[in-house]
Parts: sequence; C-alpha cells; structure tokens
Amino acid sequence: MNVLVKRRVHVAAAAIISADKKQVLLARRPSSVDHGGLWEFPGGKLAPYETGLEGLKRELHEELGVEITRAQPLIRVHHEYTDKHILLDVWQVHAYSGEPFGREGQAVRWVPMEELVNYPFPAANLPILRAVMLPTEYLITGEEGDEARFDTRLERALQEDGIRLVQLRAKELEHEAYLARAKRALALCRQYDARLLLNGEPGLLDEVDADGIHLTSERLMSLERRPIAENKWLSASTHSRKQLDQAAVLGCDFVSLSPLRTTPSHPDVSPLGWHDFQQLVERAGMPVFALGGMTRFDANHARAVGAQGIASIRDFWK
Ligand SMILES: Nc1nc2c([nH]c(=O)n2[C@@H]2O[C@H](COP(=O)(O)OP(=O)(O)OP(=O)(O)O)[C@@H](O)[C@H]2O)c(=O)[nH]1
Ligand SMILES: [Mg+2]
Repeated sequence: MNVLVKRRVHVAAAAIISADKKQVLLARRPSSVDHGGLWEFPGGKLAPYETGLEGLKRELHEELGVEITRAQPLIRVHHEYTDKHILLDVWQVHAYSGEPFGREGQAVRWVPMEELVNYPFPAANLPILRAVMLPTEYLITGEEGDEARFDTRLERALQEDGIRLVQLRAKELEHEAYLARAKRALALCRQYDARLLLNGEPGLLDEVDADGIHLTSERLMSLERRPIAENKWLSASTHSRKQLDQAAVLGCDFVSLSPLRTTPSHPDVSPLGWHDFQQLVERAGMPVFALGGMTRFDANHARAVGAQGIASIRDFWK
C-alpha cells in the first residue's frame, strides 16, 4: 500500500516590531532553500523537545544574533504545503538585546507596516501579515442617541484609550443617519490614524470610503464570496466552528468570536469560556478577537490562548 504521510513541521517565527511600532523586521530566504527568494519572519524548525519560545530564542540567536528578552504569542497558523503540514507559531517580540543582522548571509530589512503587502511571502503568511498590522483592541461602538455626544465618546476612546480599530455598529439608525455618523466617525479615525469598519451592507463602502466592512454572522453565512476589494478590511462576527470556516471561505481578514463570557446584553446565550475558545482559535487561520464580557485587562490572557486580543463595547464606550 502506498500511503503518503506528510511531514509535520513546527516552526517558530518572530514578528519583531520597532520601538515606534511603525516597522517590522523581515529576512529574505536564500535562493537555495524551499521558498527561496521570498521574504519571511525570521525563525525556523523546532528541535525535538523544544517549546516554541525556546526554539524561537535559539533561532533568533543563530539567524540574527539577538537575544529575546520579552515576547508574546501573536498567531498560530496551520498550513498544508504539498510536501508537508506546517504549524507556524508566531511570536511578537517586544524586547531584545543586540543589533539584528543576517548572520547566515541573508538579507534583513526593517519594513514599514504599510509596505508589507508589497513583499512576496510564502503562501502560509497572509494571516501573519494581518496579525502584525492589527492592534490588540477592537472597539465596537455602543448606543448613543445624541450625535455630538457620540463624537465625544469616540474621540475619548481614540485619544485616551489609544484605540486604533473601530467598528461602527448602530443598528437603530436609518440608512441616511448611519451614513452621516459614519462620515464623521471616519474623519475622527483619520485624525488618530485608526481604522474604521462599517457594520452593515458591503455596498456602504461606495458611499463612505471607510477602511472596511464588518459582517454580522447572518450576513456572513448568506454570502458566497468576498464582497469587497482585497485592499479593504473584511471582518465578521462568529460564534461557532461553522461560522469560522465560512469566514475562511470568504477570505475574511479577521473575526470576533463570542460570547467568551455571559453578558447583560445576551444573558441566555451559553458562553464559550477560554477552553473552547482556544480550541476554535487554534484552527481559525486568521486573527480572532475575543468578545463578550471582555475588558482590556483580559487582552494578555486572550493572547496567551491564541487570540489577537479583545473586542468590547462597554470597556471603551464611556
Ligand atoms: N522562518 C519562517 N519560515 C516560514 C515562514 N513562512 C513559511 O511558510 N515558512 C516555512 O517554514 C519552514 C521554516 O523552515 P526554515 O528553513 O526557516 O528552518 P530552519 O531555520 O530551522 O532551517 P533548516 O532548514 O536549516 O532546518 C520552511 O519550509 C519555510 O518556508 C516564515 O514567515 N518564517
Ligand atoms: Mg530559518
């Protein structure tokens, strides 16, 4: 019997972000190896019995001559190449000593975040690029009947909480009122270099040139293909494995997954809890924000179980 068993390879890789958070360090794979000539996040295969972080420390010492002093999980991506199943275990490096250089003769370069999309990477890397570009906190706007007070609340979150990713959720507003609010929200977000996603019909982007669309889980399940351009951000609300799979089919850039905890707004829905959440995130293949009773103090825990961070209305809507 001819059974082809693919090799399983566990790779640890580093997203080393510059102190001003504007650049990330890339290395170029030598032309002689697989995926040669493509750019990558420095790292390599774990040795037997090594943990991800141990392997990462060894690889960065070997490849770049730096010693990692502080790192946090960023994203785990499973990918099937024709010859192997690979787990890319990516860490965000917050602190290190030494000046990185290509110790194995490879090109090494600091690349501005907005230029990342111009670099050729191996096929598995798209979710990693998304994760590198996204913050750990996702603000979902809450209720506010008064437009001036709405603006004040949004600006407070941008200014005081440092929010850089916003979903404009306002189910109570009619189309014209939503558009008017969206235009003002976009102008505010631009001032703070924050991204704004509109929760609604993908066609809204023709009327307000926001950064993307957030799909409700219902809209997510009703679509057959990605409804907006690749250069816009597409996110979706998910609550199950089936919805996460559909988000992957549509090519969503990231999702929220809820409810992590029971919340006053959804008292009857049974919560996922961290264990089930972690199981779902492991196979999501894209950045996932934990939603449902989350505050910014949960962000580190969310990261530790594989999430991008947390999404919340209440914690940021003061
Ligand atoms: N380091 C790294 N590897 C990646 C990335 N994306 C990706 O698909 N890979 C794949 O993961 C595997 C990593 O192996 P590697 O060649 O870096 O391994 P290594 O440093 O231990 O060297 P070795 O080949 O001498 O064992 C390769 O198949 C590579 O193509 C990435 O962003 N960084
Ligand atoms: Mg390597």
